Amino acid sequence: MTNQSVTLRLLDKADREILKLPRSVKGAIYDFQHKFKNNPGSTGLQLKQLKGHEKLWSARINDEYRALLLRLADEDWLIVSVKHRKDVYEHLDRLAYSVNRITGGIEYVDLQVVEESVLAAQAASTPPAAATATPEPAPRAEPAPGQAASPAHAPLFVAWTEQQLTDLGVAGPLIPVIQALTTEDQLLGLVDYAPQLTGEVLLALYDKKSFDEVLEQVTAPVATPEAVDTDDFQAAVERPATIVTTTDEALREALEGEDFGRWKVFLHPTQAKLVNRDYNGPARVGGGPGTGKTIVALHRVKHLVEQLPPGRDKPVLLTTFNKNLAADLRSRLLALGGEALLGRVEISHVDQLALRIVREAEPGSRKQTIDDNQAVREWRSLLEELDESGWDAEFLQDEWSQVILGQAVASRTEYFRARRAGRGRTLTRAERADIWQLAERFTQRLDRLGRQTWDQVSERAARLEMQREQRILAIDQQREEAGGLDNIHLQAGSGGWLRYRYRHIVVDEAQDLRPAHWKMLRAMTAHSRNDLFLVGDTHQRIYKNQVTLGSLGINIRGRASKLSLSYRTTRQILRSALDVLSQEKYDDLDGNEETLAGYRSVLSGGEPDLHGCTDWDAEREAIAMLIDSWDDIPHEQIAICVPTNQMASETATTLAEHGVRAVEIGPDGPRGDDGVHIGTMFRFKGLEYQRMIVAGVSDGLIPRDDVNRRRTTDPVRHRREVQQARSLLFVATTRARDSLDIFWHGTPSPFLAPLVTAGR
Ligand SMILES: Nc1ncnc2c1ncn2[C@@H]1O[C@H](COP(=O)(O)OP(=O)(O)OP(=O)(O)O)[C@@H](O)[C@H]1O
Repeated sequence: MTNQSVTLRLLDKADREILKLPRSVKGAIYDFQHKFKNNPGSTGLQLKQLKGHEKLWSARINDEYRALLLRLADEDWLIVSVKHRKDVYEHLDRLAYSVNRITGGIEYVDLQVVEESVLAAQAASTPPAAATATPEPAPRAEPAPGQAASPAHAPLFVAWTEQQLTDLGVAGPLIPVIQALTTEDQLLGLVDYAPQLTGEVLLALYDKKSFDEVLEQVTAPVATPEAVDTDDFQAAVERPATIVTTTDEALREALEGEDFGRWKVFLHPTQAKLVNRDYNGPARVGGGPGTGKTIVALHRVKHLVEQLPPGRDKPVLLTTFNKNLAADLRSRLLALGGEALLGRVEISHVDQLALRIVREAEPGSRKQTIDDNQAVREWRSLLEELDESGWDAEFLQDEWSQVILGQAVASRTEYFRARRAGRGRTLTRAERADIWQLAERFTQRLDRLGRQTWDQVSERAARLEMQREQRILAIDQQREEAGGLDNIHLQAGSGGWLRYRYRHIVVDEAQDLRPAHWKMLRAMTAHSRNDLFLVGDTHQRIYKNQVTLGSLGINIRGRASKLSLSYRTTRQILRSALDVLSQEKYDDLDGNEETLAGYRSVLSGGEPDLHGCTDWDAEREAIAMLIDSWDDIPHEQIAICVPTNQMASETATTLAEHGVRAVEIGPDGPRGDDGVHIGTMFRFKGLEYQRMIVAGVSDGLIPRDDVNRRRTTDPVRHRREVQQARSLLFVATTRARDSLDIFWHGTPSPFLAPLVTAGR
């Protein structure tokens, strides 16, 4: 054996075995992999083929432990397991490895371990022989709803034939074990151990999905399009379905301890496909909360940077909705690829980017930029000054930002003709004239005060960038006409260089960007391969910015995909969160409908706890008591989400009375680390916590009473605001990793009806 270019990889799940080992053994594994790559044949490693196995070998890690490796090709090895020496040679016939016919990925199972750990719970009540007994042929193809959750001791998967399970991609060697499972605990034990797809399929069936639904939602997205040669392990290891890590760096990552960031090294096959695909234009990734959209965005950035020619510039833009999220992206990108990766990427949130563009064009201007709430207050002051009581300040702010600014309406005549789709009440010509005049006064007032809104900034930035693009295109055309075809653009008149600002743009939290942001981003990169990559979930849209990307020059048709496996939330929490959304309809950012069909989790935990209280004081006391009872949970892993700022402050005061420190989450994120995080629902975008408390979920607070009052006066706005309120609650509930507690006082919010009825 040569000592040149030996590839050593680690199969996912093997890393979990490694994590459970004592620290000293982990260190030994790290040394082992170095030695192995240097020379697998060195005597100290005692590399030997296992009896009866064509591809399986063992090698010495230290006196006690052995690595089990699949030899994929001469110099290509895959660690599939790390075992104690005494357990390796005893049951060699129980070790199984194969290439899955559906996914084309490599799967490894140790039936001895599965039966000992998974079916052990059954031993007391069921003869162990059942574990390997050939299952009875299933009487029919599909179970009636509810049948999967069988009574105690009846096999859980009796309704599906071996063929059906195989067609869904379940690992063949595990089928006899699966058909012997009788309890949920056993199933969860198996899911933890089994190859990824097997676990997902079994839980989906158990959660009462039909065969066809599982085939479509779980199996098809990871099925390989080409015919699978089940003997070709080298081809198999390259497929996304084989979840492996290769490099030193990644292996070290995987060896580094409990919370080691599996996201950096083991992508789900559906995630990996999206990260590495070559797109002939803008692409969009949707998917429910916690499905790893941000993780995909980060890996996508890394992938794009890896394709760049060497350089010191930053041709990739990674952008998101606000400062806090941008800071989080920066630290995660640093964790993923270090300074070298960060050095090629510009990370800014969209408003910051827009402000920079505007300041670049108006270097002298130092206007103060105000948010929507401040803008509404300015409208109120204007209306008071004018003694004008016929208009509502919020309505005017929306009309101005969404219709006048949103459509770049430049004159009164244009405003008379402007489309007001989705704005609710219709306006007469006289009313439009009135609003136009007020809008003019409003902008003059802002100018006079040296203020501007974020809407104005993004509109201005979009206009500037679009003009810039026009200049680039004009120069391009001149060059082409002159016969020169390089892609560097000479800025007309100035003698400087003018080119597109970025080669690739990656956007997180895409659902909340304003139309003007999209126009600006579109103009910042040429229409070319892999130009824009957007991730977002419209079910989590918590602002008013609904867009149709196609109409903004961003054509994602045929390049939209969806992630559906939650890595954050348990099945129980996910189910309750989906109940909150009810039958509400959501768009796909491009004028069509998007659903969360297939959204699922393989994590399991308790059902969310519901707590009805008599009044707000009692609710806060109950929250404080609950937190007191969690004495083993670090406080920064606990968050409380409430409907208003005042409720956030009051909750913090109550906690302080109980000796619990609270940290408020401001617009720029948590103001400190040390304490329970408290914030309004708007603040929780993109965050996650081990224990989540959503409080004040009372009728009249969620949605607010004033939203309810609009049911008859302005039904369109009412609908939109109810949807937004549902999304806020959906976002809040899906921040939970392990547990969710929902509190209310008085009557619970109508959004909780399905949970309360189901007794969840
Ligand atoms: N392949 C993976 N392996 C391990 N963990 C993962 C993987 N993908 C995502 N995660 C974890 O799942 C959690 C959610 O991921 P992420 O924040 O990317 O989801 P998201 O879809 O952007 O969520 P949201 O829409 O709620 O913002 C994170 O803790 C992340 O580290």
